[in-house]
Amino acid sequence: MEKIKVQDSVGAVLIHDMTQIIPGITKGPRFRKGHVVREEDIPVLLSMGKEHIYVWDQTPGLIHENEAAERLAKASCGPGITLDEPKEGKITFTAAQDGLLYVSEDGILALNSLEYIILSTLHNHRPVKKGAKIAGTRVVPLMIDETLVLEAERLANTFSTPLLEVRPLKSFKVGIVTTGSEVFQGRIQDKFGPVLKAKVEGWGSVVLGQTFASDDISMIQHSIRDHLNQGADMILVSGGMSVDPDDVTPTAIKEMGAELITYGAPVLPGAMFLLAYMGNIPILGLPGCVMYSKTTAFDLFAPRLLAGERLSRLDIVKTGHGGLCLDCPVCSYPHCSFGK
Ligand SMILES: Nc1nc2c(c(=O)[nH]1)N[C@H]1C(S)=C(S)[C@@H](COP(=O)(O)OP(=O)(O)OC[C@H]3O[C@@H](n4cnc5c(N)ncnc54)[C@H](O)[C@@H]3O)O[C@H]1N2
Ligand code: MOO
Repeated sequence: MEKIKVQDSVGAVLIHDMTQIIPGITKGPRFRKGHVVREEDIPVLLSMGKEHIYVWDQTPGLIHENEAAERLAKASCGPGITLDEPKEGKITFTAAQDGLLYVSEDGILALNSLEYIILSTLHNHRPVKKGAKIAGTRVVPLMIDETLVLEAERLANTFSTPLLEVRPLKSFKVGIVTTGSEVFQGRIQDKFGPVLKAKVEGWGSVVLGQTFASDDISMIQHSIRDHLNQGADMILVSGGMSVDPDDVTPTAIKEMGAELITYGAPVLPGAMFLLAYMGNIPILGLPGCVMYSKTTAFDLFAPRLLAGERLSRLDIVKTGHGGLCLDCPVCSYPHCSFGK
């Protein structure tokens, strides 16, 4: 690349977007790549601190920042994502649909470990709405050695899943079993059902039905079997999850032959969360806090099941880092550290 003085640049073609920042007013490309410099642009360029501009001079082996960003974006982008045009050398990734963001943490690390490659994302498993910004990519220099981009493309291909993907939540038929003799016998009104129904429907699934069981192992098991027979894709069992002698929900689930993945999750609130499977059907044991707190372990794990994941114990225990809810007066989840 050759540089020429701005005062001598009338008629020259800009080879990159030129950013103007006026604090509190604007930040963006004042002149776009391809713009032909006019006489009246000279004072503006000088006011932006430009005394020289580059003149296009293709050096073999180097590629332009826009092409590099386009190639990096394509290499790391999976389903459910749209890519915008390069702007100031950067490409933004946007969710093409509502869903859950999946990020390959190893993949992001591998690409960013290459010199000059930038791939910046939101956290893994974050719920996103269509149109949400989820990632951005660019390279640092204006012209970059193509071998670096080739290496990034090769690395991205070595992962079994795309580096970034937005998976839609499937619509499940959900059976609810509400335990507790105080509710079963009508001593208190059920407050769990409405909370679970609102969450399930908010995720685009439907409640197949809600049944009530006393703190009785065989009654709880019978209710779970009823939902399974009716074709439930997921079963939620509320209450009876902690340490009292009447808390028999975990025992009921374990003793009916379900494969227990975990009783306990390093998430507060929600430490008494249970996950088991009857075949492919997840059964979730939900402690009382799920009824009381706005966001709990339930909000971290249920969407992942709805996105099609079969969760392992490792998936559950990994959530300890970031598993502490700050219990803010106004909950702003997912715009916080919970579950990240
Ligand atoms: N000493 C300890 N105390 C507690 C522990 C513990 O480990 N040691 N765990 C705490 C955690 S964590 C949770 S969460 C809560 C609740 O656990 P449970 O799931 O066993 O909840 P229950 O005992 O069944 O009920 C608690 C409370 O909520 C009322 N409830 C339950 N279901 C309904 C419903 N469907 N509608 C309305 N209200 C309901 C119930 O009557 C109790 O008042 O335990 C901590 N304590
Ligand atoms: O830890 Mo409990 O299961 O928070 O509320």
